[in-house]
Parts: sequence; structure tokens; C-alpha cells
Amino acid sequence: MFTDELKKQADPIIEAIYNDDFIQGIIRGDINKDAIRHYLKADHLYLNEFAKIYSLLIAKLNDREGINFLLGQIDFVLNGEIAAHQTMADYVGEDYDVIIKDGEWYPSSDHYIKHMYYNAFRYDDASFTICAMAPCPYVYQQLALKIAARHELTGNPLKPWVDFYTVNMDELMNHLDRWVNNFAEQATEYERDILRRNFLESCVHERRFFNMAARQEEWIFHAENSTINSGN
Ligand SMILES: Cc1ncc(CO)c(N)n1
Repeated sequence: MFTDELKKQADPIIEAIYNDDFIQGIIRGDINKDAIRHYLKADHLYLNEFAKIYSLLIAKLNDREGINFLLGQIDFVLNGEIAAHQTMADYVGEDYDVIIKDGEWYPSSDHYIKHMYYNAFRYDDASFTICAMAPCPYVYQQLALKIAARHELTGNPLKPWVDFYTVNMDELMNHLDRWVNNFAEQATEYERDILRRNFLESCVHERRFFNMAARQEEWIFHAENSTINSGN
């Protein structure tokens, strides 16, 4: 199936994310607490926007069962993933609401969110947006499964974060795969290339998001004689 191809092409990017500082710090259970604070500030806003993009997606679907399912996903993203964030706040040792109160769209999270919005407004068919959104659950599920398969995390304070993503993504992935594969069957090669790029670019956005937090990336507007740091 078309989405199986996408996942095969995404694996090298996911392996690169696995070997980057953020996930390695999670595996060791000693990740810099400022990196977690930065991640939570950005991810709280990211999930709020992800929920809103689901509502744009719902307007594109005619699949009543699928629309009902996405209503549940909006609730999951807004209220369910908070459990994963709470594990991280506990690790930092600060109140979650205090950590996220001055969150902002740092360069890499801003770019990722706008990649999804662009597709939602540019294309009528939901599949283009879905391919930009699908790496969100898919990359996290694959990272969690790889970590759990390769490491014994007992005693690691961030184990509940890994456990959360090993189990909660299957039904969502099944819906996303169904919609995209149905569309891809009758899509032109040109359209399939756009679907493929949307998916792989969002896998790269996932990598940049973790590195953004590891580096505590900021917008730099005040620097003299230098271009605005785009967080690279
Ligand atoms: C940036 C990002 N990608 C994926 C997930 C998983 O939902 C998340 N919480 N944040």
C-alpha cells in the first residue's frame, strides 16, 4: 500500500531522531530539564493547533464514522496527551501550568505547524493534510516501540512517556492509512509526489522539533549584523 511505502522511506529519518540528543536523553533518563521545559512550552501550543487542524480536516471528509473518530481525536489531543506532558513536568519537578504559561511558536515548531495549515488551506482533499499530520502519531509510536524494544526502562522517570506512545496511536494510524491509500489509488503521480513530500517533510519537522527543544531554539530579532536565526 502507498502508506507502507511512505513508512519505509521515513525509517532512516526516525532512526536519526532516535540517535539525536533528545531521545538519547530520554533513554538515559537524564535529559536536560531546560530541554524538557522548552519542549513542553512548544508542544502544548503545537497540540492546540493540531486539534484546530483536525477541525479543518473534518470539513473535508464525507466519512461519517471517520468524522466521529476525529472528534474523539480532538479530545485525545487536547485532554489525553496531557498525561504524557504531566510525566515530563513531574521529571522537571515543576507545575505543568507554570512551565507552559509563556510558551511560544519557536522557529522549528512554527514551521512545522504552518506546513500542516498550508496543506489544509491549499488542497480540497483531506489526504494532503493527513500526510502532513500523520508523522505526528507515527513517528512517536515508532520511536516509543524502538526504545521499548532496545532498552529496559524500569526506574527511568520518563518510562511513562515512552509507554504512552507505544499504545495510543494504532487506531488513529489505521484511519489515516485508510484515507490516504483510498485517495492514492486514484491519484496522479504528481499528487502522490505531493503526498509523499508532505509526509517525509513532517518526519523532518519532527526531528527539527526535538532538536529545537534540545538546543532551546529561540527567535532572534534583536541581533545586530546577523540574519534572523532560523533555528538551524
Ligand atoms: C511535535 C509533536 N509531534 C508528535 C506528537 C505526538 O502526539 C507530539 N505530542 N508533538
